[in-house]
Amino acid sequence: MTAGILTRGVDVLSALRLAAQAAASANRRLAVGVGVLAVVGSALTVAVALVSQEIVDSATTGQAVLLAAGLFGAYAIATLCLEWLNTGLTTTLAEATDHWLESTLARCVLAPPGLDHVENSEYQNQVHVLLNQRGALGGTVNTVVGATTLAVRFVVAEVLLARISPVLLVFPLFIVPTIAISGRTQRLLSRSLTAVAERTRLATMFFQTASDPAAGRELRVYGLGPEVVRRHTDLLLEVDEEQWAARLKSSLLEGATWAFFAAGLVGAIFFAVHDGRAQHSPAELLLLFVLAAQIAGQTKTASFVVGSIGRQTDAFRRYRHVRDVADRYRGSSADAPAPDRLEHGIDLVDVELRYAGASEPALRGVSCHLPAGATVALVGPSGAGKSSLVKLLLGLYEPTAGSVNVDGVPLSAIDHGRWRERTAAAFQDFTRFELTLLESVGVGDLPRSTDEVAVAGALRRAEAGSLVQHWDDGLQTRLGRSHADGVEPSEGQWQKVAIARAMLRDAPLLTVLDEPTASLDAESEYDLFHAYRRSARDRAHRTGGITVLVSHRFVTVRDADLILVIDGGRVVESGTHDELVRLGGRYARLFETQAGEYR
Ligand SMILES: Nc1ncnc2c1ncn2[C@@H]1O[C@H](COP(=O)(O)OP(=O)(O)OP(=O)(O)O)[C@@H](O)[C@H]1O
Repeated sequence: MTAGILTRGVDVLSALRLAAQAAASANRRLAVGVGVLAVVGSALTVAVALVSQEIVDSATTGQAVLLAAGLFGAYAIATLCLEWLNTGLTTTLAEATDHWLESTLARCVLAPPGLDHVENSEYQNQVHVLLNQRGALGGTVNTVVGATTLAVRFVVAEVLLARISPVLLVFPLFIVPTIAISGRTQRLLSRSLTAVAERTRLATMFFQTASDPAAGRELRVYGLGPEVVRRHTDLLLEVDEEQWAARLKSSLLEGATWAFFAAGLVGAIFFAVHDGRAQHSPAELLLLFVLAAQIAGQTKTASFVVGSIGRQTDAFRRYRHVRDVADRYRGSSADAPAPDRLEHGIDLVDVELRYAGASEPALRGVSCHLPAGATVALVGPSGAGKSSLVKLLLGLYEPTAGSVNVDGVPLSAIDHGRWRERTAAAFQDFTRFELTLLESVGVGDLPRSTDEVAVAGALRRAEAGSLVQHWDDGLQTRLGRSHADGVEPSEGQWQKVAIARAMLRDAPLLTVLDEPTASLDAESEYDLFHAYRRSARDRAHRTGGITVLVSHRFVTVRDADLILVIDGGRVVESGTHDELVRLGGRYARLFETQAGEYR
């Protein structure tokens, strides 16, 4: 129990420290301004409290009524101005902090070189909840300022009450359960938020599907609109029901503590007023009721503040988790340079890859040699493990057993950034970067993203040079509907832009084309692969770079220097086309069947 309270205390403190760091990083001057205002606000509260009883006394005895009225007026104006300024500054700072945290979050998600964290649904749940809690993260600044001012006001009110009657010092005791329960109910709500995260994420996916133009076609063709809406609604109803139960429990708990507080407050006032040993002046009695009302209000605010701190601590805990995943990578000791040119090639030694939570490995016992300068084809049926092998070669995953060696050096020892600079890839589910044509290809080699000559060369190598003439604005054409004056490329045009991106680097050691042409017919895919092979030969000559072509069609990659047939997560055959045909095994049979289909 004590350990639990201590842990929560440490959590709250570290959340507050993170919030302060975030606010200072987002806008240091504004953060200082907000801090100064909080101090001034508190000082004003203390000042007015110190003179309040004297002012009330003067007013009730008829002395210095004008002075009293003047002081109250000045206090009211100063408080209003301060409140107005405070609201403006804290809101601006909260927004700046919120934006800073969002950028930091994006940096953290992108920091690890691998994909295992983003393909992990537990991690995705954390990020999803965190994104919905963005406001809470930024709002921590307001909470801290509010809590500080509140604490000062509360202490001042207590001191004044004690001067009227020491009995009133018991007030804080009645407040403790109210405050304590706020933290507890907050944890209850946070647990229910985590429990429903998977379902809210699914509901968001259904909503995005409903508004996605590509999905829109199938939704309409199959008349799936109502079904998508039904599933989306059902999920949200389930979420609401589960959260409603948590909210009801919280409200009942809070209601009980409020009843306790109200009874305590009334009891304490009753004893103070009927304390036979003391005679209270009308000013004291007036002050007593004013302060008691203030304390009731402050307690309400305090329980809200504690609830906010609970929400924010919860959000910061998730934020820390995401940051820790990024930091784990930053602590990586992989610092070997990537070779200037490949002399020997890439070796996979008894490699296994098992995805987190998967019962079976996607790859097992894979040992093969990809010679420097070669064009290597990976073929095999759907789900065979081709893309998984490519992810290992690109360093997007680390093998769960065995190793991938680049010219004899384990890939895991090579600095990730340096390996990235020497790799390029186009995937079947390529990204549509809605930029200019120049940039959309240029991001394939960021330092040359605006180099028109280099980009035009990459487009030519991707057999996509005609795209420049196709649109009036040439390389400056804006691609995609995000731009009011943008053009919408066809599927095939987007595909060629993605392939050109993979062709931009000058001296890649590894270029992967993982079925980016899958939507083409087999012969067109063959023609393209044939053309890419020619430009691959030129790069291979300069750097010993390897080009990996992935396809589930055996006929399109027959020219490759080496063909690896993958099935069930293993390399089941390997060799050149002629060797594999002579072998008369699986490749030979499937090649014959597929060639017959395309004849
Ligand atoms: N991120 C992942 N998490 C869990 N399992 C995965 C993941 N990615 C792939 N798999 C599983 O690993 C196996 C191999 O998948 P992979 O994508 O490598 O096959 P593939 O040969 O490229 O298939 P295709 O030709 O259909 O693209 C499949 O059983 C797949 O379900």
